[in-house]
Amino acid sequence: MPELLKKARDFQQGNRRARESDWKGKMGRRKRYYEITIYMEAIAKETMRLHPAVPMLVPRLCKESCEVGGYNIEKDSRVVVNVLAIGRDPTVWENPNEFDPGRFIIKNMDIKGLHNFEFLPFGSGRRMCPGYSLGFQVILSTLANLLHGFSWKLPDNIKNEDLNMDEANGLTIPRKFPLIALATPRLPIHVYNLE
Ligand code: HEM
Repeated sequence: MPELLKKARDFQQGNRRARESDWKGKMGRRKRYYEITIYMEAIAKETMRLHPAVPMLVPRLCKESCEVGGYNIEKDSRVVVNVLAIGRDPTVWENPNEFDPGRFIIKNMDIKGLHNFEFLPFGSGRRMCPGYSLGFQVILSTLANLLHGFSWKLPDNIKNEDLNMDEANGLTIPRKFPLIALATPRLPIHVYNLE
């Protein structure tokens, strides 16, 4: 019997020893990779909960009269969904103004706007963001590269608690005050040579 097939059969039959010696090393590395990925995703989600890029989504026109949260909404009303307020709603989120990525590890919430209506960074329904998957992956890879390549700190005259995270108004919300952070390379210098 070819070696691989034997391993597969051992694996399937629950042969613990064969499984452990063959897979332990690989799974250890993979597990660590998954842990880091899951935490990075949690950081990205928590950032989008507190600071959604599109705070009011795209306006909708109500197709039929309905009642939402005790309010009557007439047919043909224009409706805006305030995801910024939903993301900070104290009846839904514990300590809503606190930046705590751990909440997305304790409770897995997806970004697809299908199940978790308390968290809609890419909207929901037929007009939700078609680029949500690409957008989310770009956030993750950008963040990963910035953390891998540099150590970050605030300038000495700004303390963590003084960092102003206020937003400006707009269809999309930029920071009200620019972020000033000091980046120190943490990899061998030739890695940064772009020529
Ligand atoms: C992190 C990145 C992104 C965020 C946070 C984001 C967020 C959003 C949000 C909240 C909406 C409104 C959805 C709604 O009203 O239900 C939207 C719409 C849209 N997004 Fe994105 N987006 C991102 C990246 C992208 C990318 C990469 C693309 C294209 C490749 C894209 C294309 C669009 C388009 C075409 C719409 C309008 C959809 C429609 O009205 O039918 N977005 N986006």
